[in-house]
Amino acid sequence: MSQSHNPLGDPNHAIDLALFGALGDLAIRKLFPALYHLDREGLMPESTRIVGLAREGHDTTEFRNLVSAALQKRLKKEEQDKESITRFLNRIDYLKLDFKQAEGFEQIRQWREGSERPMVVYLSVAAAIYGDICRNLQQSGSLDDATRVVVEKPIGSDLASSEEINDAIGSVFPESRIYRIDHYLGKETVQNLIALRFANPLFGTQWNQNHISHVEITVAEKVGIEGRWGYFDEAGQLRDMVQNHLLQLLCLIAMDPPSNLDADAIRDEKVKVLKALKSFTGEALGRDVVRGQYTAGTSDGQQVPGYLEEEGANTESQTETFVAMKTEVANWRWAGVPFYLRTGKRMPEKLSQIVIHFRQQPHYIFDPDQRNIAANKLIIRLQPEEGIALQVLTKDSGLDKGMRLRPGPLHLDFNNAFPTSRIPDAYERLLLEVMKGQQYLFVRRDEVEHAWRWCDQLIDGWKAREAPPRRYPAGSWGPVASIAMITQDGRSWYEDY
Ligand SMILES: NC(=O)C1=CN([C@@H]2O[C@H](COP(=O)(O)OP(=O)(O)OC[C@H]3O[C@@H](n4cnc5c(N)ncnc54)[C@H](OP(=O)(O)O)[C@@H]3O)[C@@H](O)[C@H]2O)C=CC1
Ligand SMILES: O=C1O[C@H](COP(=O)(O)O)[C@@H](O)[C@H](O)[C@H]1O
Repeated sequence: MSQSHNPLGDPNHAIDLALFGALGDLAIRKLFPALYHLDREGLMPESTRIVGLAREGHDTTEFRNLVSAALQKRLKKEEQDKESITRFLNRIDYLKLDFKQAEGFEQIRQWREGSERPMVVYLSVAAAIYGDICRNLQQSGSLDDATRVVVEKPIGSDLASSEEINDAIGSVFPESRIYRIDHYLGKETVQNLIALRFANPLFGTQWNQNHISHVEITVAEKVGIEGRWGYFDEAGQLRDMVQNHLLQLLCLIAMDPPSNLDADAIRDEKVKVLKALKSFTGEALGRDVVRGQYTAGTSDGQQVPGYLEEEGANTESQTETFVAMKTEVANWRWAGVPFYLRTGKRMPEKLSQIVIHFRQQPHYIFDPDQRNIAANKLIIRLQPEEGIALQVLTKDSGLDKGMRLRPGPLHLDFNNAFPTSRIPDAYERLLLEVMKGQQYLFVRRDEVEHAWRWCDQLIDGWKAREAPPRRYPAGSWGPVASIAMITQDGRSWYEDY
């Protein structure tokens, strides 16, 4: 992370942003609100311009009205001020384009005529058409040596398809100008993992198999598939969440300290972790991995349909909406330390958290009945209620308690600790880093490919076993087998905070 000395909002960070897929779900729900926030907070240089590209026939005024309506729907009342909204909308143009056809791409070159700002091309479309867009941009003469490209996940559906897509992007853009998004890397607490681990000697010395007994990573979602059957049923939870977000979290927890904060120093360390991940042999696949699919149940007290009853569903689908697994990073730092991962849709609550369980004292002198609570835990809450809690043991107070232990948190709640600062959405941070031309929060090609290699052996193993996903009712924490998987090691998923 070579820090720029320019203040944020520096005119040097002005860009021309070409947003492909500007009427899609991601653009409307996340990207335009994030761009608006950057503008409102004075982080978007005055000359920055945005062009939305999609195939519907709108003119710029109609498109601005659509964006305005989307902002009103998604922003909190206190975040909507007329002046900021007007300034933001005035930056936006719209061009109608079929991304797969070369004709029409010259409109982008014309839109930029006379501009000296670098162009950022944001591909908020399915990865299968990244190659077409890159080629058409090149052939139309819209690119120059400063153009950056931002691509969304998942890149492909396995190693082979991701290599093909990365080759297609790479034939037009060098790696130093490719920004592969994993939006979890833009979340405030995820970035805090780097600060927590490498700025605090207290943890630095303890961060290994001598002191840590096991690690849990939970990314639970309350929502189902949100009308995205077509995409999700092809992908499943392993490709949608584990291949990218969960493995990135695991890397940040498990990696060795980088020699500095430059993008490649961090990414080199993450790749070492991905290479060291144990693969699952036939027997381990059945024992250490649980696939699940939700059935009808309740969410927030309301009846909700099962996965196979979702709109557009194929009722035979065996796609997983839940995965839990026990894996290991096979190196000196982590040998013998299980990493328990779980992620699923239609869980009882939205909860992303990492729990580091430290080992017990080598010699225990307190009440034998309390032995199972006698260890420290570091709980890193990514969302909601971002914060970090270190669970320590103290003596229970009171004359009649003797030397009874009581676990309690030393708690840093970000909203309370830093009440004046709004916790920005991940996309705000990532878009800002793209504007500044900094890559440390983006994923390098070899990371994507090592992650796929590891997921592919799981997918192949599942195919060979032909075992259907285990059912779990919507609103539960997943199949019973995922609880059994951890309890048979004498442990349990941590659900308090
Ligand atoms: N939505 C989300 O929450 C997340 C999405 N992503 C990734 O972001 C990317 C975008 O996802 P999402 O917004 O959900 O997808 P959508 O399908 O909602 O949006 C894609 C947009 O691109 C347009 N488009 C597709 N093909 C063409 C074409 N040939 N010519 C012109 N326009 C075209 C679509 O238009 P039309 O409607 O006319 O087809 C639509 O406006 C994907 O890579 C996805 O994996 C990643 C994380 C989360
Ligand atoms: O990438 C994705 O992430 C979202 C969950 O993101 P979060 O920031 O809300 O935790 C998930 O719903 C979606 O299926 C997936 O594509």
